[in-house]
Formats: sequence, C-alpha cells, structure tokens
Amino acid sequence: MGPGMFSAGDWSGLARGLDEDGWALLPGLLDAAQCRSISGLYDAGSGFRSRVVMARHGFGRGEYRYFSYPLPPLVAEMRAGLYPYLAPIANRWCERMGQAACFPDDHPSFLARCHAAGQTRPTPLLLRYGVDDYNCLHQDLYGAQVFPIQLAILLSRPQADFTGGEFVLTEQRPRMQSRVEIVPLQQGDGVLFAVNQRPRRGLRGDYRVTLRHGVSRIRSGSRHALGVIFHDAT
Ligand SMILES: O=C(O)CCC(=O)C(=O)O
Ligand SMILES: [Fe+2]
Repeated sequence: MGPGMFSAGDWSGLARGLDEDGWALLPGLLDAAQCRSISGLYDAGSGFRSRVVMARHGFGRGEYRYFSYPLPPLVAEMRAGLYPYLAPIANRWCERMGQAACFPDDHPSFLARCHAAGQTRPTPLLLRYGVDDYNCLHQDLYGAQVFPIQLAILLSRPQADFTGGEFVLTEQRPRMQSRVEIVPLQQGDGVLFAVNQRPRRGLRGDYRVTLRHGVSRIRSGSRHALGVIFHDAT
C-alpha cells in the first residue's frame, strides 16, 4: 500500500495522465483485506464526525460518513503520503491557469493554511450505496482553500459485490457541451482526479475546463468507496 509502491517512472506516467485527461488510475492501491477493513468501519459507526443521507440534500441516493480526526492510520498515511507527489502537479496547473504557484511541499503545511482560514474539519469520507443508489455529479469544495486533485478508492468488488455503480467524470469546456468518461475501477484501485478546474492544452494555448464526478446507479448489491480530499472543510 501507499505512494511508495509507485516508482518515479510510474509517477511521471500518472502526472502525464492527470495533465492530459484530468485523472489517473492507481491500480491496486489497497489490497482486499485493507478494503474490507475500511469498509467495515462504516457500520462500526465510531470514528466519524457526521453522517449524510444523500437524498435529504438532493445529492443522490445512498449515504456517507466523514471521518473525524485522528483519521484511521491507513487513510492518514495515504493523505499525507500522496500529497508531496501531487503538489508539484497542482502547482503546474496553477501556473498554467495564470494563478500564482500556491501549494506547499508537504501536507501538514497545507492543512495549517486550511486551518488558519477556518477550514478545520476533516474531509475524508466513507460512502455506502445499495440497490438504486447513485451519486449526482458534484465537486467537493468546502471553502476558499482548495487542493485541486483528490483521490477515490473503490472498496467493493465489481460484479461480485455489486453491478452498475460506475465512477463517472464529466469535463465541461468553455461554451461547449460536456464530455463523459467512465473510470474502470477494480476493488482497491484508486483514481486521482481534478476537483474543479484544470488546464487543458489547446491550439492557442491553455484553457480551463471544469470537472465534476459522480457514480451511476447501482443495479444490484452494495458498493463502498473511500474518498480522500486534501483540503479540510469549514
Ligand atoms: O463513490 C465513489 O466512487 C465516489 C465518491 C465521491 O464522490 C468522492 O470520493 O468524492
Ligand atoms: Fe465526491
């Protein structure tokens, strides 16, 4: 487990995927036992700061819980461990979008900035979907401080534990219609993707596209996922 399992060569491929597509796959980030232990936390019920029933807010159908601090060790390690690989990519995006390069090298420094801005509540979350549940296209923005890349990990087994329930990304280009991509995830795979905006290379230089993500309807079974967002919430 962890970012250390990806070589420097892997990371240059991941960075290229993020730059070109706005997302990149981290295959086998967690093993089956780790997936089971994290999804098992959902019903254990302790270690969370709140529970959201998505239908009550128009977010879709299904529910999720935000972890409280201290995060489970595996979640804390992934959040702090991945960040240093992502910060240079995020800073390149800032530069290409004409924003001052903005992100410190390590996660504690970025969290200190969030906390100083009043964003003190942890954002990593565990999601649980049953039959007919889905997650509407959305963006995980929780305040002015935004780290532009986030991670989601599929904890359940497609076909064995559930069918349907595909992870979907849309990309909206200025004055144009949106494009859709389905990210093929197996149990334990992670996907890194743009939270909000990212630069896209055009014929006449870079322009900004806006991403949203969601999950299509679960056709059978149940599906768990772990979301790791790098900024904290107000
Ligand atoms: O259930 C999923 O795969 C996506 C969850 C999500 O919206 C997130 O991790 O931010
Ligand atoms: Fe999300």
